[in-house]
Amino acid sequence: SLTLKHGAHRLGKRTDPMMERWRNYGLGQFIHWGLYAIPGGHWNGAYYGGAAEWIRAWKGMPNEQYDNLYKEFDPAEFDPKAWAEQAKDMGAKYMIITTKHHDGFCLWPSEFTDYDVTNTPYGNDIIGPLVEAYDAVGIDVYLYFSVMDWNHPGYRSKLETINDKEAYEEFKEFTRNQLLELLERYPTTKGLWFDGTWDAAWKEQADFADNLATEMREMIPGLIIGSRFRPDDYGNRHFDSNGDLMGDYEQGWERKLPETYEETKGNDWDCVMTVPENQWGYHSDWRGHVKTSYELIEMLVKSVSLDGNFVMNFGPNGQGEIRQEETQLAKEIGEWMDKNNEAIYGCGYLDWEKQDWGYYTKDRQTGKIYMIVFNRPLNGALKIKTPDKVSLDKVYSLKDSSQSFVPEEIHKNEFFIHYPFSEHIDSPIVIVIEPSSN
Ligand SMILES: C[C@@H]1N[C@@H](C#Cc2ccccc2)[C@H](O)[C@@H]1O
Repeated sequence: SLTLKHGAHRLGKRTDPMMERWRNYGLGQFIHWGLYAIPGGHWNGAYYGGAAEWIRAWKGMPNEQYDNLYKEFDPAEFDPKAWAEQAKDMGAKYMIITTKHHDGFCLWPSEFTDYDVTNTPYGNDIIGPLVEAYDAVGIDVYLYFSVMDWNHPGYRSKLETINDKEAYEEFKEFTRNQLLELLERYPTTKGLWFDGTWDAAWKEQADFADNLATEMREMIPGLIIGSRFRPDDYGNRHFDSNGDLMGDYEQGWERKLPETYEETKGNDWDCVMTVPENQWGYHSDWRGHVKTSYELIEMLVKSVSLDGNFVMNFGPNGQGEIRQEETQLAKEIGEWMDKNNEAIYGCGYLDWEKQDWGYYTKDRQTGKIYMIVFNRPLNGALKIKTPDKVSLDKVYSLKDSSQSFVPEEIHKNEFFIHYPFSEHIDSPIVIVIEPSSN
């Protein structure tokens, strides 16, 4: 293997309490909010078909007009407590908020730029009240930060000239200043979710990024930083040039999910997911497929069954309102979580053979196993294949523990659970198995 100065500094999972807490979240909420919510995917009467938070990059949006949107930022309906309550009711255990997206607009009062909320009609800090409101309901807050910053004069996507290099040094200092400022202002934050680190210029900053990560972890011991922040000595992110994970968990699952445990390489990971195909910021006209709560619950369950967390995105509008579609989804997901979160929180991967009816999760502390059934077999027979020396002594419905099932052994270590699907069920059912080793 290569000798790397700035590769992975740890092999295997972090085992400290803050990471254990992260690993057991199950469900998170992403919030993309910023100036892009004002145009909401339209400009000068034209529809923008790209991701709403990237509208500045669209030829239909003159940069200067976008950069002046801050003069209209005045979200009269912004209600951080209501957002936090809604997330609580949905069952989210952590929330990731965009402090600064690629456009460089800061939702907090930054000493290091004028391009922030203080210079808008609204005038007040957004991040602080959100951190306070979410902390108050027991939802951990993580700060999304885009290294790529289209507003800063020193930002470069690549370093070609001496001038580029000089300008980028100022940009690096600015980036460090803003990150330390965020941790200083919001010391209860549990981690940082970095984005916009794919540029060639950033990939040359292995030493700077490594030192900055160390400095941030010294400011908040236990701080959780994913694999999307640092480049290694050769510019590789997520996995270093020896194939080892950099950072505390893998951040590669953006709008996609692993199919198998092998794909996760046994690492911690999160999947961040949009409700439409590809809209993070508010777009007033969602087109194409919009995911149902059933689909989002399946993605959540699939993530937990493969030892990951699932983070559903919300894109509040320019007035600071959560849109009706997201409110409805939060309600439906919350109703399912109210009844079934025992199969999610503190649960993870079970190494039993995957079956067509759905997913297994396993409670990491109690060892209880959960069968989360999405695809009902027409004959009601749910197949289970157990490893050798594992028998199924106690099997019952999570909804009603008095509804128990006697597994029918059809082969060695192979059983049917006959579930009475006669009653109309419109949401995934959960069966609990308390296995014993004989
Ligand atoms: C978490 C998500 N990452 C951001 C992106 C992106 C992107 C999309 C296409 C090509 C390069 C980068 C999205 O704007 C959103 O913030």
